[in-house]
Amino acid sequence: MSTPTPALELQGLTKRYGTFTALHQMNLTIQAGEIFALLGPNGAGKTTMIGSVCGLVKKTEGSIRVFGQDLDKDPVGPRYQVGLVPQEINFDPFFSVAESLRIQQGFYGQKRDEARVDEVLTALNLHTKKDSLTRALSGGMKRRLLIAKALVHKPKLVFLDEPTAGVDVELRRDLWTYVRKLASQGTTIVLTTHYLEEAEELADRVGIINEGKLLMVEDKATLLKRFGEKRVVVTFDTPQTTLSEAVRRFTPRLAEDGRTLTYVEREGVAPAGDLLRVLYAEGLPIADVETRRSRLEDVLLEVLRGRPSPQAA
Ligand SMILES: Nc1ncnc2c1ncn2[C@@H]1O[C@H](COP(=O)(O)OP(=O)(O)OP(=O)(O)O)[C@@H](O)[C@H]1O
Repeated sequence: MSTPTPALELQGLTKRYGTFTALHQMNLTIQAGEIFALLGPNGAGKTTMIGSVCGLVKKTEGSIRVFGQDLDKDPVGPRYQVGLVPQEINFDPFFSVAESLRIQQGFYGQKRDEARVDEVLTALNLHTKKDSLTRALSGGMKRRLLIAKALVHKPKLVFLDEPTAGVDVELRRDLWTYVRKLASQGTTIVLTTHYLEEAEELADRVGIINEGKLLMVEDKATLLKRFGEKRVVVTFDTPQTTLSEAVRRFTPRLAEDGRTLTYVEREGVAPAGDLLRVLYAEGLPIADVETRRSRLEDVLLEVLRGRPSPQAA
């Protein structure tokens, strides 16, 4: 059986600015139809990677294949299949919203497709502004148009670089819905975001990058399971001074004031329910039980701090 052609393959992708290495030997394969989130702190190299694929940054070394086509051999053709929502707003203020989308279709060598213009404007809740000049849009509306522009030529691979930075909750929700729809239709999405709930909501896989190096690529669910933890905090009605041998076996942490007991449930340790059963059986005066699961944000911080994988350890 033949394997499907990946949407994007980076091999040894490196970008140097003088002596500074912004991207170091990046290897990454993204399958068609995936939603991939690239996460990392400011200056990690995310935009440099995206710019290299989209032709805005000239790579120093390595290869880039878009749907199997090497950009060194054909720097133009494969890029017709790519859409980019850049971080910065960059359209001509003297065109109307619809005109700027039609121009974009032409720029990508497509016939005018008014139905598609209407579809993206509706999906991004911008239809009422179809004939407004772009300079008359609010900041959030400009960002909606930026997204519409990146999608109007029906790209098969879309880069969303911080698409919802500084926008309202409504656009965020509209965009998430639309991104899911596009992915379900086979569009590949590469997303960077500092808004980790966005990656948690949308991504199938997550890559973590820092100082130009890709530290980890993992299925989102696996990443949360491997690095994540559940923290259970039990509050007592009356302070406890000692714990029984049966409770201590779980190595929970009793607060100095004896009021709370904290248990961290990670992969490979007893479930918190086992500890709770022992506490109840011993008749301890439990007032409250609170649980908190790690989010992608916690995981990202752990990985950036260099915590080794529990499986690798
Ligand atoms: N034209 C340039 N000349 C020199 N250095 C640059 C240039 N463009 C980017 N860099 C540097 O390359 C590094 C990576 O930048 P990049 O924009 O890729 O980061 P990023 O991960 O997208 O960050 P952010 O989350 O802040 O957008 C940074 O240290 C940046 O200062």
